[in-house]
Amino acid sequence: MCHYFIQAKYPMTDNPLLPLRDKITALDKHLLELLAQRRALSTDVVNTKIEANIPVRDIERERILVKTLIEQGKKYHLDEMFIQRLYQIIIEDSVLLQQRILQEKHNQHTIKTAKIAFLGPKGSYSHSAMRRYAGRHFDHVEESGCSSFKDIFEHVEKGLVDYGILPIENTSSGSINEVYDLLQKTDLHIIGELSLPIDHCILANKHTTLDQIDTVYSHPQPFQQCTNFLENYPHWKIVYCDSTSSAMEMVSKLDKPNVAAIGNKDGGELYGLQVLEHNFANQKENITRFIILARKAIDVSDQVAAKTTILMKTGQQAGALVDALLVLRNHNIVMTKLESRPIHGNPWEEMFYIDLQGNLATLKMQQALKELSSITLFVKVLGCYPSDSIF
Ligand SMILES: C=C(O[C@@H]1C=C(C(=O)O)C=C[C@H]1O)C(=O)O
Repeated sequence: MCHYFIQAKYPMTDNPLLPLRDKITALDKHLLELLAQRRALSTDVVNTKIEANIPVRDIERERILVKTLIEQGKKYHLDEMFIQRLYQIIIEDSVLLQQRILQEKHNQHTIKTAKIAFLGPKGSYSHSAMRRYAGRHFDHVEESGCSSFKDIFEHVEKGLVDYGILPIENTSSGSINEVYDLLQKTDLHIIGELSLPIDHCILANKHTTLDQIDTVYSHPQPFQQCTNFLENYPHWKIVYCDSTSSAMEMVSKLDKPNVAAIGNKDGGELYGLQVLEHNFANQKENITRFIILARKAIDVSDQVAAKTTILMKTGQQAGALVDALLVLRNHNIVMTKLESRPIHGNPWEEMFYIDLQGNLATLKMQQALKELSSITLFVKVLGCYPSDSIF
């Protein structure tokens, strides 16, 4: 509003904000140059770490650095939380950059262009996750939108793309069972993970108001994540689509005032839709964790925090799962997730998916897996990959 007022009142050259904005623009350019210099230093740091075999992460150094900056910031009346948040992003970028460089050296390859399959078309959450992952790992990406999770698996399996990205769990709706079930049958490997904050929006055509809506389109997942909010609109007809972006595409094409889609803001812009409501998932912190699949497993450097995901089938005798978990405890291996899924064709039998903290190549992980194999019916490693949870 203010923007229009100024423009209407003053001709462009007389705008009293201009000199101040010029100064801010110049400062921001300088800030960018400093950030680029900091990044270049992170590259030097990781090269030194590679030579000296030092872990990428140094939590104590980070703690002292941020504490000192908060103290120094007080002199300039900079808010503590502001500095904390800002440096969380800066340090995360530095750590992920170092991990990428280290992993490329460790696996002796640099991938410039990667073909990645995601649940599309463009504008879906998977598309955002894919772009974020690609931005961190590759110079260029060829995007391949698929119409189902199964289609993504097949694209990677057939070699049509290098990687596939899939959602695996969400803080509001829990595990994405279809993806777990597809993992049971594949020979693909998990080579990475990525957590993406999800802000669901009600997206509608221009001039639509909330009270005009009677039909809402989206992928089943957002509906599951927003049940509390949807209870306020019991008259809405819910229509499932292949993806949030195909839902937006549909609403845009229909161009009617009674329809809306649930999806993300950027996707909405792509399809010319406006945001009527947002941030209404059951959990305030609505985060989806994605996994990245490839035909070939990767090696994770011991200088990087790693996660290992296994698939395990126990017998039906009493205490079978407890015995398996005791093996992990005895080897001091932390389990970050345990998920059970039925086995197709074998009613009442369960398959367990387990996320473990640690590198597959370590002796303790190898020994634990060997022991697990001897007391269970089946153990398969789905992948070992750098952990994405920096903070
Ligand atoms: C840059 C370094 O690597 C990591 C990143 C840090 C940073 O960006 O400030 C600090 C400590 C490390 O976790 C370092 O070790 O100094």
